[in-house]
Amino acid sequence: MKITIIGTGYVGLVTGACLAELGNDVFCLDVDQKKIDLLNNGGIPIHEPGLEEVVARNRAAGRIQFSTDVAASVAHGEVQFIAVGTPPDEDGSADLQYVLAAARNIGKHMTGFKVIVDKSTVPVGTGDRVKTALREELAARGVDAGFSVVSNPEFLKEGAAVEDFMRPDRIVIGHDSSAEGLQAAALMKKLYAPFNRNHERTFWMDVRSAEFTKYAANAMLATRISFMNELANLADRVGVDIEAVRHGIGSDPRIGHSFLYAGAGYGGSCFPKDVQALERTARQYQQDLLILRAVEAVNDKQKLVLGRKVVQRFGADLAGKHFAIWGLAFKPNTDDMREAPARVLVRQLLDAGATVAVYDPVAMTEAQRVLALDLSAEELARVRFAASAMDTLDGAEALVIVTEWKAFRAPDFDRIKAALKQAVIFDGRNLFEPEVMAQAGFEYHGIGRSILTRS
Ligand SMILES: NC(=O)c1ccc[n+]([C@@H]2O[C@H](COP(=O)([O-])OP(=O)(O)OC[C@H]3O[C@@H](n4cnc5c(N)ncnc54)[C@H](O)[C@@H]3O)[C@@H](O)[C@H]2O)c1
Ligand SMILES: O=c1ccn([C@@H]2O[C@H](COP(=O)(O)OP(=O)(O)O[C@H]3O[C@H](CO)[C@@H](O)[C@H](O)[C@H]3O)[C@@H](O)[C@H]2O)c(=O)[nH]1
Repeated sequence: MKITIIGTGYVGLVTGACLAELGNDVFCLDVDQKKIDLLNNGGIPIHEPGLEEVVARNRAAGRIQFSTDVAASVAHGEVQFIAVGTPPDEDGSADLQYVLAAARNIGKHMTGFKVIVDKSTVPVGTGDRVKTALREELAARGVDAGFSVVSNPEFLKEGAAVEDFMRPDRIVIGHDSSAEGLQAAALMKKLYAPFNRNHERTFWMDVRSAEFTKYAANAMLATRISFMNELANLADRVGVDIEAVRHGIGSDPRIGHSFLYAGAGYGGSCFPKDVQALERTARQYQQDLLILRAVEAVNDKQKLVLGRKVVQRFGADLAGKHFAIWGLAFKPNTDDMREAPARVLVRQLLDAGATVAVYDPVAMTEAQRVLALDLSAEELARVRFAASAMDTLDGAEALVIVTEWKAFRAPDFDRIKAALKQAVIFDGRNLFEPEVMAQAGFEYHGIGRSILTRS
């Protein structure tokens, strides 16, 4: 099938590459000339396991092309995926300017039937706005071409995007019941057939319900995390091990084990913005989503917990004190630092007067870019970008772990102890067992595990 993907970011590039891998003829459009040049020269703008190989294989086979040529992109695909960003507007609602610009571009150039697929995460009612934008552009040109707008939200996780796309646990498709809507549904069925031959994992619904399903999924996951983080903070006070509790409740199949990890707070480009956007949607309909407001507030507080633990241990004035930080990306296997808890921790420690040495296995370049935006020149001068995890440690009072990279899970504890000024570890992801750490001679501070730290 001939497919156009508008927006060549995390979602667009992964969608395009994976659909090409299945034999489709894919045209990827972006407004960012640098990104397109990089892709055309064999580069990949993001760190995503397995993606480079899939893109290279399909470029070589001529099944995927990258361009900024809007007219050619519209002419190419009978299916046009919109996968552009929907960042938070000033009031937290989703900014739809890129989605609507993409829709208008399609309307400006299309001459025959097209299926327009909203893959971006968009609020309820966006399908109608996309339809209106298309109709207006067609009317302005006096062109009578049929189309249908479908909602097909994406559920991939960064760091496992190719795997998630290739083995989806569900495919949600929202369409209407007009003749064009049914024609669009038939095309989507054909396109997704290789992922689930009997369509057992495809959920068909109306467009608005599909749009809402995406926000409901992210809001539910974010709620679980904030719930566990709040309980972990209580566990710290009442002498309970949150890890034992996690196992204890996760074994109930109604609860399940996933997404119950207390930690340094959730970050990334999705949960924070999508929780906010759903709250704003509710407000537009005069409803106050109390739970989601709490989920957001708990997460904002949780990002401060690691820094607070450091201050409690070393005092409010950290001038002259140095700390090692492992993990900067918002989660492992990505270089994405959008809303990363590490940014909050760095700010807290610098505000208290400390100096820091930071390391991440893949996000160092992104960290330099992002921290240069977050910090003043004086503050940035107190950050050392280390060459390795071990390189952060010399002269540090303590090690603070923010992201659970595999490479941090079995470090050389003797070397760590020898390099640190004091054998103190703050573990924002509960990577280690407190008893083992105590035996190894460390003062260990996890999240929600103080009973074990004290004993
Ligand atoms: N990142 C994720 O893990 C993820 C997962 C599921 C859903 N989503 C959703 O998917 C959407 C895209 O997210 P992303 O992380 O891929 O964003 P991104 O910022 O990585 O990429 C968006 C791309 O769209 C391009 N673009 C903007 N306007 C354009 C236009 N008019 N024409 C062509 N290209 C244009 C930008 O230059 C950019 O390259 C968002 O709505 C997001 O919420 C993201
Ligand atoms: O038990 C957990 C699980 C995750 N996290 C944190 O939650 C954030 C988000 O993690 P994850 O969901 O794995 O990454 P994303 O790539 O942001 O993916 C989410 O957001 C995407 C964009 O909408 C969706 O497509 C995915 O289904 C959804 O999981 C990260 O900071 C994690 O550290 C926790 O603190 N505890």
